[in-house]
Amino acid sequence: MAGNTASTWAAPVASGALDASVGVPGSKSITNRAYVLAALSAAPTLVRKPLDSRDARLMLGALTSLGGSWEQAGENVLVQPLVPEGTEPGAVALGNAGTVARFTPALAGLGSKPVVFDGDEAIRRRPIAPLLRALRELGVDIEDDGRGAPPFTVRGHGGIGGGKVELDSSASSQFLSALLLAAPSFESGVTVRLVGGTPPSEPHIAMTLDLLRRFGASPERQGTEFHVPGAQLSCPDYTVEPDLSTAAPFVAAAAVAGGTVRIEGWPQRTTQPGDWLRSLMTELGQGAELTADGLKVTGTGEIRGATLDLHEVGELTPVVAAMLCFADGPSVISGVAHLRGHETDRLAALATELSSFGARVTDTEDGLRITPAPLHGGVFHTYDDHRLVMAAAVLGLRVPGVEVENPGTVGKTFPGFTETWESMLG
Ligand SMILES: O=C(O)C1=C[C@@H](OP(=O)(O)O)[C@@H](O)[C@H](O)C1
Ligand SMILES: C=C(OP(=O)(O)O)C(=O)O
Repeated sequence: MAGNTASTWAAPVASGALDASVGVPGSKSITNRAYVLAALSAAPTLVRKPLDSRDARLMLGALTSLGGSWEQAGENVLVQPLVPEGTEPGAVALGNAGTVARFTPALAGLGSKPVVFDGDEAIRRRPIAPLLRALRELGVDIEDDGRGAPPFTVRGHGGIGGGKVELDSSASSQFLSALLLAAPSFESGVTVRLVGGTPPSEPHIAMTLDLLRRFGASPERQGTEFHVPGAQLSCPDYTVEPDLSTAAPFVAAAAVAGGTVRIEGWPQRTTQPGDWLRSLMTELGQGAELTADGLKVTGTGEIRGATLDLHEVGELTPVVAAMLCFADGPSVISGVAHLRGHETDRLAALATELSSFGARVTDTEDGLRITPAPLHGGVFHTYDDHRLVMAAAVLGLRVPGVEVENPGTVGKTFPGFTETWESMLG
């Protein structure tokens, strides 16, 4: 897992219109769902083309701590079924991976030992209490210090009853995905009734249902009620799609620098939120053509200002915000209050950083107001957030002197990002 270990990275300026083909690594969200479902399966699963990054390794590490095992097979990973063993205490390292923090506690509830969950400072501030509450109601024994956040300990009693539960998943769709992914292994499956506001990131919920079906489960959804019966899972061979959210800065690059960028292997059909970038490009006045080989994005050099509700595609916000700093007029982004509980408070970070380069950017209760203005160089602080490194790279395409702090943090989802970015620019 190579990566940029320098303390800063000088984001390169595009010297002219782009003409590049880019391959991006596997989807974090699909990889980590496939690993969880593979571990819960009755037989081994060959996960093809998975992501290899900090978050993916944390997930494999978590499964190992919970009694799973896996082996690298070329660019693929063979995952063995989980065999929860023993009563000796264990530990799961969360890093700052939302998918690991939310998807694995239920798996510890299936075992018979106490497992401590903890990670980076940042994960201790990210929301998880509604999920822990729901798991307790389903029969999982969880001890915490009363804050409803890591560190916490799951004391497995050899299985989870499951059944009906209410869940407020408005702070993160991952709470709902966590219950649904583990539910086939609950004695009575699960019926989740959503309460509170609409969960963000709807495509990630659809992705959870899709992967459950691919592994042989039969999830059902009626509006805000979800049902997953207990089931024996199996999927001998599963191929991970390229990560379309990781592709976002490369798509944005065509719009910002002009020219053509082709993203290899863009799926014809997908549940990934990044697929929305195709319609965004059209809305912003760019060309986006899905071919048999991938997505061809043709930039016009002129970006239209836009009013965008990003509730369903929140993880794209940093890159979209950076791109809109080059628009021909003001833009408003809304529907993403939950980004304050992501890797960092992304709304505050984007307002501070983009403003420090000269753009007029303010954070609202649930989004950003962006008024383009002449930009200048400076240090882009990245708050240990991979997507802020990607946003900074987009800004640097047309602004000389953008120094990106701690570029290696992009290794959460794309360890080779800066190298791929530089080769796109030729
Ligand atoms: O389920 C997933 O894989 C994800 C869901 C989303 O989380 P939120 O619903 O918390 O935004 C997304 O932002 C995150 O990057 C990945
Ligand atoms: C919110 C994100 O990550 P996580 O999986 O840690 O929630 C993200 O990748 O933008």
